[in-house]
Amino acid sequence: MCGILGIVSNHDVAAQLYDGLTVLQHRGQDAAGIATVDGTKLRVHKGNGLVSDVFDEAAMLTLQGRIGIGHCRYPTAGSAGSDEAQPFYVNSPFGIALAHNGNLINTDALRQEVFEQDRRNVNTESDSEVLLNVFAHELDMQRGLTAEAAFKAVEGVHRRCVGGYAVITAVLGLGLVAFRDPNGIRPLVLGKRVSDGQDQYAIASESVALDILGFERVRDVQPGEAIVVTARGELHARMCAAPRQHAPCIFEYVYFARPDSMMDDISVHKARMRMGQKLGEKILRLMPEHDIDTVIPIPDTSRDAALEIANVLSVKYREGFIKNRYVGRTFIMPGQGERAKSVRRKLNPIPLEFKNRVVLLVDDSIVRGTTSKQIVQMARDAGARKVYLASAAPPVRFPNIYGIDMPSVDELVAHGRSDEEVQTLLGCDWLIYQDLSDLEEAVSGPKQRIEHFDSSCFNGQYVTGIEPGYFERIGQLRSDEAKKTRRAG
Ligand SMILES: O=P(O)(O)OC[C@H]1O[C@H](OP(=O)(O)OP(=O)(O)O)[C@H](O)[C@@H]1O
Ligand SMILES: NC(=O)CC[C@H](N)C(=O)O
Ligand SMILES: [Mg+2]
Repeated sequence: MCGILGIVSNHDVAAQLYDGLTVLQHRGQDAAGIATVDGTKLRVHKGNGLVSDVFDEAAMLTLQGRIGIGHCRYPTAGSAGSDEAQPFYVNSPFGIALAHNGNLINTDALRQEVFEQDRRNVNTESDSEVLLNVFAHELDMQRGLTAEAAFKAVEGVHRRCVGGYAVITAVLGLGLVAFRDPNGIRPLVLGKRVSDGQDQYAIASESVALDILGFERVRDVQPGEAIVVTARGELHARMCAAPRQHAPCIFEYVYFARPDSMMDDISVHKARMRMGQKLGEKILRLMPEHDIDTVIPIPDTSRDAALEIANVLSVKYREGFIKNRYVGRTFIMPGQGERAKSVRRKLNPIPLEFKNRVVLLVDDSIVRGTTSKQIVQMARDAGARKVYLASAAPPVRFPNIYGIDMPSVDELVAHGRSDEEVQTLLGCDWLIYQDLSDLEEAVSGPKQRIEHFDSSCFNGQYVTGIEPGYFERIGQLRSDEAKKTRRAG
């Protein structure tokens, strides 16, 4: 789940892109990059690591220009190598840099098509580089370099690409071109500010990036829509695909997004509070005479939900685990060894909050079970009398293929297991999951404007359809085992 950001301004944008990327860092910790348009040159700097590792003063000084895009990466395709850091660049036509959040599911077929029909070379295993070449070819097929030409090119991308994609490109001689997949699986939001009497625009994965840069959130980019912001700051927008079911990824609200972001006009913070409300009510239904002394969140992401559960149950909410703020998110780390080690380094209990108590630990989701297994044991070691575990999301039983790297079902703790079996495996005294209908209601909220979600990792339904054999192929390519072998080789 990468973070992407694009800005058109009347001053140099690199410093703002840097600041914006630091608040999108939770979406990708493996690599970061910025590309700026400096007259007739595209300046690019990217590499592996956090935003603060990748850019030093010298690098920032090279990134001149009033138009630019940025990316922070959590790999879902290809390798984690620095050659697959983004933005990607092609020199023809015009010079284009691209930042992509999401995952294409027809990359193999497209790669062949791009090579054989479009006669373009793709140099890495990244799906995003394939996407860039499709866009470049489609733009090359148009006359001139106008917003109209860009819209036609995006139509071509939508015809050919399948999967989840939110994309921002910088096109030399035109400006920014951004677009969102026809199902709106991945998020993209538009912001505006007026400076020196001139309109300036930013487009980002999450509204939090707009907030800190002083842009007003105007609206979400619509599924299938493309936005062009010219170098002069003129905004053009057009639907570039026939309407399809809008199905935003529900996992954004469960885990990925920051709570202070608005996505598809829904507050992530409020969605998480409603998840807690619903789960609290379910706990009361199943265990009206519960013996829970304390509700304890597993920081960070579960806090909003945990607090609401405590309110519904009328029991104390306590921060029983302290998070080391210098350790990143464990779920998006690339290997299982690193993830497992990081949980203990990241979270440490305050024993007096556990001693002789019946505790309800709350997490936003249980995916591989890496976190919860260790946390349950830590709670026991800290003296808890009983350890219950609640997940604000339903069991994750199916792969995610649209931009979250969980393609291999064997790695999912709930795959092929009943809730009782998972409970035994995690070692807790009681395990309770949110129901999917409750989760979907919690996210769409009182307005209920979003009627469908991509909830595929919970229900196995894939809004784009799937080619036969896809899961087997992708499972082999992207399992932890396969990644380890690739790294060793
Ligand atoms: O079952 P698992 O495979 O362990 O995955 C789920 C856990 O991973 C995430 O936390 P993470 O540490 O990534 O980030 P957070 O600090 O935002 O909660 C998520 O919030 C769960 O705690
Ligand atoms: N998480 C993402 O959005 C990943 C983007 C792209 N598929 C990559 O692997 O670089
Ligand atoms: Mg967590």
